[in-house]
Amino acid sequence: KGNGYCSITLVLGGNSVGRVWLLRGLHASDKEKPADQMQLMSPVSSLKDDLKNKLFGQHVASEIIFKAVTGFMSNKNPKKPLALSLHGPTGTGKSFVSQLIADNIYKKGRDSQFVHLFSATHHFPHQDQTATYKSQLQDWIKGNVRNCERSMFIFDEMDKMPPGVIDVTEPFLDFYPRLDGVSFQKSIFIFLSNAGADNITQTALDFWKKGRDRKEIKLKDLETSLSASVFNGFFQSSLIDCDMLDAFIPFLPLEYRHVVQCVMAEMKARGLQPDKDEADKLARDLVYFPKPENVFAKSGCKTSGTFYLLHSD
Ligand SMILES: Nc1ncnc2c1ncn2[C@@H]1O[C@H](COP(=O)(O)OP(=O)(O)OP(=O)(O)O)[C@@H](O)[C@H]1O
Repeated sequence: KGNGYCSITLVLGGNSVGRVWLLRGLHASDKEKPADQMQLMSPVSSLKDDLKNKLFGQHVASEIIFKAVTGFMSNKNPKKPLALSLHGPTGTGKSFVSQLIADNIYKKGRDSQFVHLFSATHHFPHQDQTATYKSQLQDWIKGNVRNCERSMFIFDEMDKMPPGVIDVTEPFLDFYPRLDGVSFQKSIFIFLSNAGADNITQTALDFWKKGRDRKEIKLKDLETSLSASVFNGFFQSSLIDCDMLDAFIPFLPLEYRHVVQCVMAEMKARGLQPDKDEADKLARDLVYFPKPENVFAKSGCKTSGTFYLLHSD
């Protein structure tokens, strides 16, 4: 206190990496007030463009995310924070889209000090320290939102979180949440997990087998897959019972052509001329399933960037 840091240091014992990381969001900048870091205009058109041009093969997720985020951001006085739960196979763009959302809300985008990434296995590795973790997490969220009410929290690997820990977020996600004088109505909470991946993949495969265009897949086709994963132990959390999450968003498994798009995008991002032949070569090196059809990339686009780097080295 008094030097720009909140006094949360005391409650964060143990893992020093986690401690430094958790504190990152608690530093109140000397130069910029939180409000100065927000985009002045609403993210409507730029988010739409980013979802259309940068996120491949996820038409269902794109549509829900666009509506949810722009609706929330254009509301000057939302009744509750935005809470989104993103589900699907590995490497299909869940973390990536969270970053795109941040890029369209904060001036410093994903690097803003008000965007907080949290990884369950990294920060809460011991399943038997639930009580400590609960208290740390609650204080951490409160401290960050006290610093900036438009804070954004991204919780990765939700399915690996020690049971019950995430329930501490419940009071923050409610309608008109206010704790210890801090209001949480304008914050965004994004939960990422692989829960439901198998069911979502099965639905996408059924469409493929029937020769139907992937774009015909609608949210309602995936709802059964999602609810099975959500209610059969997803988070094992009271967030579900209490209806605190605003949307469950399915991510589809990616096909060969999407991997090629990812590699081309990666080349462009690195200031290189996108090379289709090279991208094809890299995409062909990945593993596809199920056999023998080889429809979906086993790790989505996750390794395409690394492959490219290895190659260019
Ligand atoms: N649908 C997509 N469109 C564009 N790029 C993608 C897509 N999916 C993945 N990528 C690329 O692959 C990288 C890894 O994907 P990302 O980390 O978002 O996967 P994830 O779904 O969060 O996986 P996990 O469940 O393993 O955490 C991204 O940074 C991005 O470069």
